Formats: sequence, structure tokens, C-alpha cells
Amino acid sequence: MLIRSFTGIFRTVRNASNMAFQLKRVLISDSLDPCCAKILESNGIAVDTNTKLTKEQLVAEIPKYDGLIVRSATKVTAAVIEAATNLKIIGRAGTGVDNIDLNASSKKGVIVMNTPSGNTLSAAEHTCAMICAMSRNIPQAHMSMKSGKWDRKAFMGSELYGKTLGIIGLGRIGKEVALRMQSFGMTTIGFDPIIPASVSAEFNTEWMTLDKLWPLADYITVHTPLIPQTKGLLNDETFGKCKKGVHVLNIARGGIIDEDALARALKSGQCGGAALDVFVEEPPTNRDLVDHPNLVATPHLGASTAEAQKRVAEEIGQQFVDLVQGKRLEGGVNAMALSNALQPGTRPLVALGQGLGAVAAALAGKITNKTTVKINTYGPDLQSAASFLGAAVSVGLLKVQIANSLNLVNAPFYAKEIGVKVRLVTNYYVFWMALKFSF
Ligand SMILES: NC(=O)c1ccc[n+]([C@@H]2O[C@H](COP(=O)([O-])OP(=O)(O)OC[C@H]3O[C@@H](n4cnc5c(N)ncnc54)[C@H](O)[C@@H]3O)[C@@H](O)[C@H]2O)c1
Ligand SMILES: O=C(O)[C@H](O)COP(=O)(O)O
Repeated sequence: MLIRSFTGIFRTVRNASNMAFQLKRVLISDSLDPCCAKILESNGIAVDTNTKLTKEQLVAEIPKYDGLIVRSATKVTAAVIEAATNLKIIGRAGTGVDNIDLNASSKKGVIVMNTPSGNTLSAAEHTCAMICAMSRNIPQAHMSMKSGKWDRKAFMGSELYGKTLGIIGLGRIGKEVALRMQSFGMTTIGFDPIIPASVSAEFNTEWMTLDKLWPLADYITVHTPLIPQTKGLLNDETFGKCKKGVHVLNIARGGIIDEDALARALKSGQCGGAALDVFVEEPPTNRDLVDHPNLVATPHLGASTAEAQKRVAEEIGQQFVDLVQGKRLEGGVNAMALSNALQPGTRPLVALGQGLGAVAAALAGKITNKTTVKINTYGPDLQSAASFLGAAVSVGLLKVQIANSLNLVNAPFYAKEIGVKVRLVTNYYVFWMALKFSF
């Protein structure tokens, strides 16, 4: 019995040191550049693409797959995740993961990963295009001409030169927007709770609190995720703190600017113009807002360029392959522990912890709270080894003693090998084992 257990242990140890991640079949349920499927297939992963699934069909189909790749159209709800009996990983070819139920994914042990920088430049350029379009009424003038008119009076615009652009959210896109609009002669100011003033100063943007920003900005653009702290950031009260005629943009996520408050501000003239690429409901049902003459709208096109789509498709495909091959976990949204576990310096210790965990599991039932496990290791970092071991045998039954031995001073930090001797002293027997982990 004990011998059989140890055969199992050695198998587990071998798998653990590979850190391999099996994926057989992936569903791509939103429209993606074909390079993603090619990357997966050339690495032995079967791919089905079906961008027409209804909610119900997705729930019915998902048990066939151990991987799913989406953009923003597919809603990966708790119902989908509950039905997904084989799902291990959800990839988002893009940035926002608000269409994926992260709680349900984490509870089920499903990794969610995104490709947060592949569409940054496209979204930033789209924002700048919207600022220009809005300041010169280009869409309205275009529509007027298309309807056969030649109206040079109705579309008087205003220069951007000398105006102030308030940027809320100074991350990847916010920063690129700042740099581009400065070339028009705009002064950029901004707020972000994480990015400090010293960092925003590096891209010539003065950091300030929102209360200071509202009355200074001629244009306000939001580049944050949609989270409880940013939902309705622009609302009746904050519009009231802005300059009369302020122009606002949302290329980030529907709802950061409260749509009803925006409709009211446009009606009263408190808001002189707005540009929206994203909506609370997509497609939007609030026609009063969409049809307002001072609103410029696009149907969530921020990332819709050939370049961005190629980048995010390639990135998500490669990220899946890297994980399958145990190389790294890039873009993990809900799996920090696993991302860390795949770092080169940590991998040997994780493997050690897994191996020892397997030892503990195999001995479960044969040990009591009187059992002492003495572990002699040689390798780079016994403290970490000890903490991984602690986690691995957190059954609470073992008294663990870690004893240093052999050549530790000269051990390289990135070990190629860790050796461990486990001495189990139970009520009934004393047992020695020597395990060696190679990487
Ligand atoms: N329209 C599109 O097609 C499109 C394309 C790409 C990204 N996006 C969206 O754009 C947004 C920004 O993307 P990113 O890549 O720049 O993200 P990012 O993570 O690089 O930057 C977001 C910034 O928002 C800041 N932030 C968080 N809470 C805040 C708050 N309460 N007030 C002010 N700032 C706050 C964060 O600290 C962070 O610096 C996301 O919502 C993303 O989904 C939209
Ligand atoms: O968050 C994102 O990456 C953007 O909103 C793009 O969404 P899309 O991939 O559906 O165009």
C-alpha cells in the first residue's frame, strides 16, 4: 500500500516539476483575427470558432471545451461558468474583463487572462479622433453634406489649441491620449488614485484631485475600468462642478459617465458636446442620448483596427500556448498566485512544495498530531521552501522541522535541482525518503 502511494507520489512530483497545463479544445466565440486559431492549432490545440451562439447555446456548448476565448460581445456569466464542467481558462483578446464573471471563474478555479496592452494605441487614437471630430462638428457636417446641403454656418467649431484636457485614469490609454493631444497645444491635467504625480509629470500631465480638475477642464475624457468607484463618476453633481459647455468623452466603459445625467447636461447646455464609444447597454437603447445633435457616437470601435486585432489575437493565442507549455502565465487577471508560481525563481520551490504535499497526501491517515516530519533540503532558499511546504502540508497534522544541510552558501538562486530527505517519525514507524527534483 505504502509502495503504491509512493509510486503515485513520484508521478505527481514529475508532473509538478513540468508545471504542464493540458488544453484539448478551445472555443473562440467572438470575432478574432485568424492568427489566434493558427497559433493554437499549430501547438496541438483544437479550435472551434462560433461567433453566433446565443446565451443558451453557449451554456449548452461550453462543457465540450477546456478553453474559451472572447472579446467584449460574449457575456461569460455565472451560468456559463457553472455549466462549464471542463473549462480551465478564459482568454480575453483585449483589455476589459467586465463581461466575464470573475467571482464565478475564481470559485471554479478557472483562470482568466487578458491582453491589456495590444489595443492601447488604437483606443488612444480613437479618443483623439473623437476629440477632433467633436471640436469641429465633423460627423454632423458630414451628415449634413451627405443629405445634399452645403451649410457653412451651422457647424462653427472651436480650436483645441490652448484648451485644457482633463484625463481621469492615467494608465496605458490615458497617458497615450495626453501625449498625443499635447501636440495640438492642449494642456493636460489628470487624476488617478494609483499613478502618482511624479509619474504623470513624466508625460507632462499635472496630477490633481477631481475637485480641482472639474472647473479647470474644457474637455474631460475617462480612461478607467468600470468599477463601483468609477460608476457614474460624471453625474448631475459633478457636471455641476464643471465649466459651462464642458465637452466629455467616454471611450472606456459604458456607465462611467452616467447616461441620464449626460442627457440632462446636454439638454441644459452645461455639457457642450459628448463623444461616446461605449454604452451601458450595447447596442444602446437610450435613443434620446444617441440622437442628441451634440453627441458623437461610435459602436464600441476603440479597439477595432487591423493592427490592434492582430496584436490581441496573437497575444492571447501565445499566452494560452505558454501556459500549456508551463512557460509562464501572462495577463492573468484572477490568478496572481499561479503567475508567481511560474516565475523562474519560484518554480523549483513550488515543485518542492507540491512534491512534499503529495507525500503528505499519500500519508494521510497514517499520521497523527504526534507525527514529526524532519526535512533536510539542499537548494537555494530554505525559508521559501519552508513556507511552500507549510502551505502544502497545511493539513495541520504535521510538526514540520526544516533542517539545513549541504552547500547552501554556494547554491545558485535559480536552482536546477532541489534535493529533499524526508524523515517521518510516526507513532508506529520511522521512515526515510530521498527525493530529488530537477528542472
Ligand atoms: N473602447 C474600446 O474599445 C476600449 C479599448 C481598450 C480599452 N478600453 C477600456 O479603457 C479603459 C482603460 O484601459 P487602460 O488599458 O488604459 O487601463 P489601465 O489599467 O492601464 O488604466 C486604467 C487606470 O484607471 C485608474 N483608475 C482606477 N480607478 C480610478 C478612479 N476611481 N479614478 C481615476 N482613475 C482610476 C487606474 O489606476 C489605472 O491607472 C478600460 O476600461 C478598458 O476596458 C476600451
Ligand atoms: O476593453 C477592450 O479591450 C475594448 O473595449 C475592446 O473591446 P472589443 O475587443 O470587444 O473591441
